Amino acid sequence: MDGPQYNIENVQGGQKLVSDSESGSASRAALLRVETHELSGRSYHASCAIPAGTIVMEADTPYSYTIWKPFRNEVCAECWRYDGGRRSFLTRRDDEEVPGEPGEGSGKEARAMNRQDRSGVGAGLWFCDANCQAAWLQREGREPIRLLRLLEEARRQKEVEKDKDGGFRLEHLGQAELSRENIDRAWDMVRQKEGLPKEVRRWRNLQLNHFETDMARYVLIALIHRHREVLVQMESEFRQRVQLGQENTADGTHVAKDISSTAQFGGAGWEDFAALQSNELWHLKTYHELLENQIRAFQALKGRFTSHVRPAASETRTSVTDKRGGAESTKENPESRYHQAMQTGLIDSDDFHDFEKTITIDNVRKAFSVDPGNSFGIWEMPLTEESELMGFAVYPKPSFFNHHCSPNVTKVRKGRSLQFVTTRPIEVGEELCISYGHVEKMSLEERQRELREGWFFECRCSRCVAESVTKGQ
Ligand SMILES: C[S@@+](CC[C@H](N)C(=O)[O-])C[C@H]1O[C@@H](n2cnc3c(N)ncnc32)[C@H](O)[C@@H]1O
Repeated sequence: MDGPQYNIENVQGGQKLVSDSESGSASRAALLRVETHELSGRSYHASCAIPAGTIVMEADTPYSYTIWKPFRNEVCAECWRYDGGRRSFLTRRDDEEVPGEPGEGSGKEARAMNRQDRSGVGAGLWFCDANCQAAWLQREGREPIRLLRLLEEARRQKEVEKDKDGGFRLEHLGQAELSRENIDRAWDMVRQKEGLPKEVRRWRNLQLNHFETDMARYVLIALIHRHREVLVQMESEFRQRVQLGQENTADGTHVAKDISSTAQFGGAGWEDFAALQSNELWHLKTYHELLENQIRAFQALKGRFTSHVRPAASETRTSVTDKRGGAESTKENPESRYHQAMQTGLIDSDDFHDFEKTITIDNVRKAFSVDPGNSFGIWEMPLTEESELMGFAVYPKPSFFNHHCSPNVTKVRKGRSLQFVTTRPIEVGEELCISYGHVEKMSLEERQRELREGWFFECRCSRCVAESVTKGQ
């Protein structure tokens, strides 16, 4: 018999296929292969017959995600538990009560913490308990907490009219029609300013509305993950040079301390994330103001995390007149935000060497463009008609499941992991599809409209095609 042999193990609520020679996700990956079709792009097909109730894919964590602000202090940042808006089960915040790095970090860390407590700006992470907090820190490291805090400072406290803050405005394009050329033109305008330190300095003070900040958090997490890959690569190249005697180990301090040897999230790296289908044009044509939101989010990220853009001398230094000689000199102004950030280690940290280089227009635009067609809603569980939508997450591997109006695979969220389970026996070669929305009970017209407006595509699943033929459309 051709192909791998599989045993079927019973798992809770279904069955799991395990090959003789492999186990876990490796064997699951062997169940599916990607095929590309002219009208619906890439999608998963069965490599062998698969029984009903089989977990065909599992992604333990997203590549990036955001929890909307109203839910931020009601949802555990690790297991995404939500208790109808009650907060009493959330006992830990950010990295509070976690000791600093042995020997070096604790004093600095404690000072940073104190300052944060005083300013009241946290990273926006709440955890059920020390276990959830430890799991988050184990996977993400500590640096993201500092970066999220710094980004949170950009969150506008109250809605104000947009003034001359240097942020992009849709009016800068001069016309309402959004075409590919105009979107490129808008980003080109920003690209030109990006090269001017004075402009980027202005972006440091840009205030974002809640939606922009939440979207910037999604982009920031993706970029942090991207940057970790760069650091892991640097680390590996450095080790190779040490082995070849071309480098002294003492010089290796430029590589982040808290990164693990892998930068995969849910089995995916930046390449998988960036290879997802872009829906930028359709999305922005539908919601014009999103272009303004996206560019402002980029500007705030660039401004806040560009360490080489020193603030103007007047911002950090205060003039002091020497009483004896009358000569004027300057000294560091301890009240400046920049000075304080340096003191607390919030920016220019060697731990996350050159992070600003990852904040490029291309990377940020890519992250925004894959969101609309590929993200999974983070719904309150158990899922009912009343469930709250608490945020969204992008899991690159499961993103190759196409939609079907009578799906053969269902999605189950367990904490931050997603499982994909067959709902009926699947034949060799058959396409495996999920349902993107709750459209199964709708008419052909309603389903088509829902998918066009909410998901930006014309559904061509076999059910829609068959019903269209019957109706003579
Ligand atoms: C999450 S992605 C799925 C993977 C995608 N096919 C790809 O190549 O990256 C969603 C996109 O796949 C396509 N797609 C998914 N289901 C479809 C369907 N039933 N009919 C037509 N296109 C579909 C649409 O372009 C949609 O925007």
